[in-house]
Amino acid sequence: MSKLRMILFFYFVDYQRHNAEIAAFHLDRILDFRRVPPVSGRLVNVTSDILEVTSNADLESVFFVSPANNVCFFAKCLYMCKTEYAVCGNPHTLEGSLSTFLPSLSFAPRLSVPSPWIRSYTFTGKEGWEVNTAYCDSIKQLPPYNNPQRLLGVIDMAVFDFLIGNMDRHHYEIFTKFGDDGFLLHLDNARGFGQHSRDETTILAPLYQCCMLREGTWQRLNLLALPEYRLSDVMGESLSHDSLSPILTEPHLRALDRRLQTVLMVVRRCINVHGEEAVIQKKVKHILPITVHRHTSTLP
Ligand SMILES: Nc1ncnc2c1ncn2[C@@H]1O[C@H](COP(=O)(O)OP(=O)(O)OP(=O)(O)O)[C@@H](O)[C@H]1O
Ligand SMILES: [Mn+2]
Repeated sequence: MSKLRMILFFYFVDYQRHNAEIAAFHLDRILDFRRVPPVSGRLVNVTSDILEVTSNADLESVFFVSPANNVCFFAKCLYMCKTEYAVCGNPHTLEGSLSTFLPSLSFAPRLSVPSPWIRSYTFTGKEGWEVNTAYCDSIKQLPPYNNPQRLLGVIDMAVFDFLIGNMDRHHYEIFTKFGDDGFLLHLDNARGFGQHSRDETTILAPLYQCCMLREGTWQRLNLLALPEYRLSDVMGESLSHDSLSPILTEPHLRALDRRLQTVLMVVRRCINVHGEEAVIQKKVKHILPITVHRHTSTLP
């Protein structure tokens, strides 16, 4: 397969996988990020659970019966949404993932922010991070990334995406309620867990270009590299509780251990160059303003 085909495969044709959404939720929790709303596997009857109960004409209109007599439906969107990409029951049942729906945008507003390490989605263009080795220095000057917490959130997300092999993190979302200190939501993980034999190290660009990592993340990653807490074992155990288990094949589980070693190696290299102080970022404690009560005492 040529390079071009590879890129084409990853960005435009790669299917979205329900098991990737499930596995990503479990991994995010094991990494102690807790930034993916809970996801679980479900066997859905597309006819009785969706078609027969919906009152939405748009949704009804995308259902059809395939030549093999399976009930299918496709999505309506600006691109990539055609009957060729339909999903079909067998003839009615279909495996899917169910994600906890976040509170409405009017109740809990959130922003969609383009990733500073977005990939070029054209064949001619190159993004800043791909050509400029000092890219992180310029990002650090710009709001909101001049707040280190925001940048550290982007770096955590890069570690997460590298482990699942997700090259499609074009945007991330953030609740506005928490201001600049808000956490990044890890939504839309369906393009993870594609090829277990391929490690796309450029997904780690925010980590190796900025050479910073939260101390908590560093500790957790080291813990999951110990034989008694091996990431693949903890993941396998966690995923075994899903009703669609098994969710990941053995090679995908083993790929997690291998990629974890790569992350640790990248951080160690940063530490060798810049020193631990500069790389491993300690949690900033919010110092509460202390009110000093002055007692006017009458001196003898
Ligand atoms: N658990 C959730 N609760 C509420 N809204 C969600 C949830 N997950 C995703 N969304 C919203 O649904 C929209 C589409 O989700 P998602 O990005 O997963 O789909 P997509 O088909 O991959 O879209 P895109 O092509 O833009 O990447 C997003 O705007 C996102 O904010
Ligand atoms: Mn997407």
